[in-house]
Amino acid sequence: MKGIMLAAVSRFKTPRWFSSDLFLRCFLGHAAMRVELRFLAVSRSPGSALWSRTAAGVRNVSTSTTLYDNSRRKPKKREMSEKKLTRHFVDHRRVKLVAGSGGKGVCSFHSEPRKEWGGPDGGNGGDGGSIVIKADRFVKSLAQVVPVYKGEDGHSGSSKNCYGRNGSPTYISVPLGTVVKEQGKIVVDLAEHGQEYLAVFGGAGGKGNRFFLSNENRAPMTATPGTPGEERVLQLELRTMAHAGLVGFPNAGKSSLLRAISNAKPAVAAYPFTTLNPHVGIVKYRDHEQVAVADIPGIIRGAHLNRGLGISFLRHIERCRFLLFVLDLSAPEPWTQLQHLRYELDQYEPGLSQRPQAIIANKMDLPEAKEKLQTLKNQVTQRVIPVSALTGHNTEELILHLRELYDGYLQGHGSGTDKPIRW
Ligand SMILES: Nc1nc2c(ncn2[C@@H]2O[C@H](COP(=O)(O)OP(=O)(O)OP(=O)(O)O)[C@@H](O)[C@H]2O)c(=O)[nH]1
Ligand SMILES: [Mg+2]
Repeated sequence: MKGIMLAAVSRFKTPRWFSSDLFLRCFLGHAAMRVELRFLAVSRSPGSALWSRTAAGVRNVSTSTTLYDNSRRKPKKREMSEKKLTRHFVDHRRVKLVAGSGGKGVCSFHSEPRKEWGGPDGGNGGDGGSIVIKADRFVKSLAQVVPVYKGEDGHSGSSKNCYGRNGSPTYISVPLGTVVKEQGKIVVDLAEHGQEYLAVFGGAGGKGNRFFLSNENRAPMTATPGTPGEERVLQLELRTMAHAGLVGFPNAGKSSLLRAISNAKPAVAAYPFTTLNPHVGIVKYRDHEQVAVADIPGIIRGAHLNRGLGISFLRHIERCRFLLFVLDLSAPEPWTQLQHLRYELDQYEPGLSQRPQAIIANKMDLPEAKEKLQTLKNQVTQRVIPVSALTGHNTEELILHLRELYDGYLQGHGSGTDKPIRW
């Protein structure tokens, strides 16, 4: 050991070793590189036991250079858990909007040497800033919307006929598919990128005394204050916009199915109400057409009476152009699930369950599923697509049928303005 250490020291002093170290430092481009001398010494003696370790590539050299860091693959962003997502995903907000007040008009008189009667020169105040709600496709939830917005006030006028500056408008960015309501009534539906709704007008600026100059009154002393801005309380509601919505009881396998047919990765677990927020996945076709499919949290009997996760998620279904009813074939009577789902949808909005639809019989890999499928087919008139989200069996038929529904929808409404967004 002593010999090895001595060898290391003697090697350390040789100019050849020194120059190679310099080269290494230059190559990595940073001075913060630590080379463990002792190991280097050992690895350099060919007879040592550690030689083979070095040759195998396990190098006890610790580096901390920017170059090295950049060359390493950055770790993938971790998926957000459903619980965290619920905290971040906000789909309704109540906001109070107060537009900016108008600036004050000013009372002043022109003052200049040898100009005794300069006359009134008080300028008007600027208008208050309005508040505009704007749809932005880069915004994904209403989480950043705060409860109260106050517009910028207009600036006061000043002497020499100077008008005050108008308050700048305040923009509230909301996701596409935000519905603005006032006292329960829909005011506007912001469905397109860049669509704006001027929610509250700013107050008008006050008048300066110059405004009141007339032949009857050559020296008006009147100047008015600006009017206060408009005030409104609005509800913002986000409705997921997708072409197809997966509707089913908890645990039916909706999230598993979305995972199987699209790029989305919603959480899957063997307990009800795993999904707490809608997830949207994209099904891509060879001709570059994309169909957005939304996984909607499970619905139970009495959802319209706010049971389970309540009606808050039924509104997301409202925005889907066609429905995919997912039935759990491990349930004793899967066809009753269909009746209950339809009933809940109709209770929320009459006729909602009549949208173009497909019935998906999930969990076909289970042994008793085949018999139940036959009974289900006898009970319903619509097409039933048997699949297994777990094994991926027959998902192609579902993907093809989805495209048929989508093409049918485009033929009917393609040119309309209510086209779902391209995700
Ligand atoms: N055997 C079998 N199990 C499945 C299949 N699809 C889903 N499952 C299982 O069913 C359970 C529920 O699946 P999820 O996809 O979370 O169901 P969900 O409908 O999204 O449930 P909620 O989010 O609670 O509404 C999980 O344990 C899945 O592994 C299938 O095709 N076959
Ligand atoms: Mg789920």
